[in-house]
Formats: sequence, structure tokens, C-alpha cells
Amino acid sequence: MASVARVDLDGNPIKPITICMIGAGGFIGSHLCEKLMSETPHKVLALDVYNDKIKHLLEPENAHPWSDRIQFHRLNIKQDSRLEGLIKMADLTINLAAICTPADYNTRPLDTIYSNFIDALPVVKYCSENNKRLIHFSTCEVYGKTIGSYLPKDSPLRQDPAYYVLKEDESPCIFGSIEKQRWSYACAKQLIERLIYAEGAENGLEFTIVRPFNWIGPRMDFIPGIDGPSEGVPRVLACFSNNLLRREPLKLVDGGQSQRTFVYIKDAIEAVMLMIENPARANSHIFNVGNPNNEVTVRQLGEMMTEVYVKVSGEPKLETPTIDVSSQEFYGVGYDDSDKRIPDMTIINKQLGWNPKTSLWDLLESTLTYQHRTYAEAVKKAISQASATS
Ligand SMILES: NC(=O)c1ccc[n+]([C@@H]2O[C@H](COP(=O)([O-])OP(=O)(O)OC[C@H]3O[C@@H](n4cnc5c(N)ncnc54)[C@H](O)[C@@H]3O)[C@@H](O)[C@H]2O)c1
Ligand SMILES: O=c1ccn([C@@H]2O[C@H](COP(=O)(O)OP(=O)(O)O[C@H]3OC[C@](O)(CO)[C@H]3O)[C@@H](O)[C@H]2O)c(=O)[nH]1
Repeated sequence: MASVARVDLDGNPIKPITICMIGAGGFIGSHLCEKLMSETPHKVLALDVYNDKIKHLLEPENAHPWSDRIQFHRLNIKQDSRLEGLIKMADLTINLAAICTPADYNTRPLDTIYSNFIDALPVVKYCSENNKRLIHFSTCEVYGKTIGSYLPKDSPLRQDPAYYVLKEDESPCIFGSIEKQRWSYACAKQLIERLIYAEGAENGLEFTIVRPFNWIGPRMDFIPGIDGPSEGVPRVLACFSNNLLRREPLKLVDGGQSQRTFVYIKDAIEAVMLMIENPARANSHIFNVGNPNNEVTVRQLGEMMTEVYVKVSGEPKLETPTIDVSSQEFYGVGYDDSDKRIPDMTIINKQLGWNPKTSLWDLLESTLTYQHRTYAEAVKKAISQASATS
């Protein structure tokens, strides 16, 4: 059946483009590559140091109808002479590359700052010098803490959205003090945003900046001791999944009182596709991409994940499903946290007409089904081997 001609939001035909995707082997990159290969005629130059999460897209020649549209280039953008040539070959560069797990920010602050600022500099330079469009992945963490978090605990103003809703072109960036090295990441992300914005203002760089608000789903991070280092500390979805798989209590840092909004990766990828295929509407904009309807405390997230896991695994929940731990014990010295992250959706609604669709319960059900199917046997084997050798 002839494929229907694809049009953008203004009814114009969408021409096939070549995308240089840096960090394509990661969580977001793997879902974006899947979408681009299965639903569009676009080509992808996939750059990363790893490709485990996109191997299924790269199978031998002719295994897929898209095998001539995706190329994997194993490279580290810190020092690789191929980078500029690959950017020049593409119409659009998407930069996802980062150290972006909070356990690293206060324990590896130099690596974190280099990864999120210094290493991104040549990408911005090559795009600007070669008149190539750039979509750069920043983070909701650039907002840091809410203004409301500095009000007295019992202040009624804390309930006023003006004190906690995060707006791309209005909200300040509020970080803790320098010895709170957790903020090394957010500050590096803020400075690269400012550099990109200045390249746009002074040299006409066509850019879009994305601020993801806790995107979660299959293939996020790793399960420690199974497909990542045993001592590794991934982001909360993988931490809690690991605890559930190992039938351990979930660890609630400082009582799990911080709040987050979570958006399903498949909803978020739709937003990125709209940015890719509607440059006139996306250029020069910063976009919050999140789901303000999915707000929970970390404790509530743990409770919900426990309920969902009982359903997908058939295993009863533990007598003690959660335990409180201090941030110093869990992350070490220099940790600090964002209190609340509610994205204002005005700009992305106006420019791209995007809204998230999936409830937190539904996204956790599909994600924990994936986690259980993918890891349960390997975890059981690891536990029995550990007990046999102890
Ligand atoms: N997932 C989220 O909810 C979220 C939230 C906020 C911001 N972000 C941002 O989105 C981007 C992608 O995040 P993700 O969740 O997919 O993370 P991820 O860690 O799964 O993916 C990042 C990828 O970049 C690659 N990479 C890192 N440094 C590199 C280098 N020097 N050279 C080549 N490749 C390199 C890694 O190998 C990895 O595959 C990051 O910039 C992150 O800061 C993500
Ligand atoms: O076992 C755990 C792990 C974490 N927590 C707490 O959960 C909150 C969320 O933590 P996490 O998912 O690791 O990351 P953050 O949301 O703090 O920051 C990320 O958001 C966006 C991004 O930029 C990239 O993904 C990254 O910086 C937090 O409060 C932890 O303390 C827990 O209680 N138990």
C-alpha cells in the first residue's frame, strides 16, 4: 500500500533528512532511533561509545527495511576527529550525550562538568560554523529548587503556582551552595544553554533546547550487578526496580519527600519528533517536556511501584516495603535535591500542540512488565550464585 505523504503541523510535506544523533545508544536515544526507523524516512548517524540498547536496530544487512538508513559510529566526542565531518554530513544534530545520573554529580563533579559543558562545546561550534540545526538536551534540573522552597514551611504562598510552576522563559535557576556539588550538573547544563542561546543571538545558530522532566520507561539505565556495575547507583526507576527484583526494601532518601513529575518515554518521544519535523515552530525555543498530571513524592512512587510489581510479578509485597536512608549515606557528601518539578506547558502546547497521554500507573505497569520479563531470571540466578559462594 502506498505510504501516505507525511506533513508537518502547518500542512507542508516533510522532506527526509539526515540526523547526527550523539548519545544515540542511551535510554532516550534508543527510543528515538526506534521511532525514526519505524515511522519516518529519515536517516540516522548514531554516535555513541556503546550500542547495546540499539543493537536490535543494527542487525546485519537487510535484516530490517531501514538497514540502509541507520549507521552506528562508535566514538567518544571528547576526542574524535570524525565528529565535525559527521555533523557536516547531517541536516540536524541532536546532542543527548551526558553523564546524567545524580549519584555521579557530587562524587565525580569534574567528569560531570566536563561531560555536560566542555564536551558539548565542539558540538555547538561545529553546528554554528557549518550552519547546521541543533537540538540540545538540557534538563529540568536547570531550574534547581523552587522559589517556594525558601518560604517558611507553613506559608500559604507555597500553594501559589507562581512559587513552584517552572516556566522556560521566566523561572530563575536556583541552586544550592558551591559545596553542594550535586549542582555541578545543573550548572554545567545551564551554562551550555546560555552558550547555545548566545550562538543563536550573535551568530544565527538554529537551535532548540529540550528540558526533560523525568522521562521513564524500558531501557532506562541499568540493573546493578546484571547489566551494570554492582556498585553503580542508577536513577530512581532502576534503583527501585532493582530493589523489587531482589525483594529488598526500597530506599527512600531523606524519607522520599521530594516531589517529581514523571512522563512516559513514548509520550516524550512524540514531542521530540514534533521538534524535529517542525523546525519553524521549534527553532529558538526552550521546551519543558513533562507530565504535570503525574506528580508524586518519591515515597508515593515507591508505594505505587510496589503495588504494580505485585500485579506484574505475582510476588507478594514485603512486610517492610521501604526504609528511610539519609542522602549522605546513599549519595555521599555534597548531595542536595530539587524539592518539586512542575513543568509549565504553555510554550510546548502553543508551538507544537503536544500533551502527554499516559498515566503514571499505566506507564509503570508497562515498564515494570518489561523489567520483570527482562531481568527476573538473571536476578534469581545472581542471588542463588551469591548464596552458594557465601
Ligand atoms: N531521561 C531523563 O529523564 C532526562 C532528564 C533530564 C535530562 N536528560 C538529558 O537527556 C540526555 C539523554 O539522557 P538519557 O536518559 O538518554 O541518558 P543515558 O545515559 O541513557 O544516555 C546518554 C548517552 O550518551 C552517551 N555518551 C555520554 N558521553 C559521551 C561521549 N563523550 N561520547 C559519546 N557518547 C557519550 C552515553 O554512552 C549514553 O549512551 C542527557 O543529556 C540528559 O542530561 C534526560
Ligand atoms: O533509590 C533511590 C533513588 C533515588 N531516590 C530519590 O528519588 C528522586 C529522583 O532521583 P533520580 O531519578 O535519581 O534523579 P533526579 O530526578 O533527582 O534527577 C534526574 O532528573 C533529571 C536528570 O537530569 C536526568 O535524568 C537527573 O538529574 C531523588 O529525590 C532521589 O533522592 C530515592 O529516594 N531512592
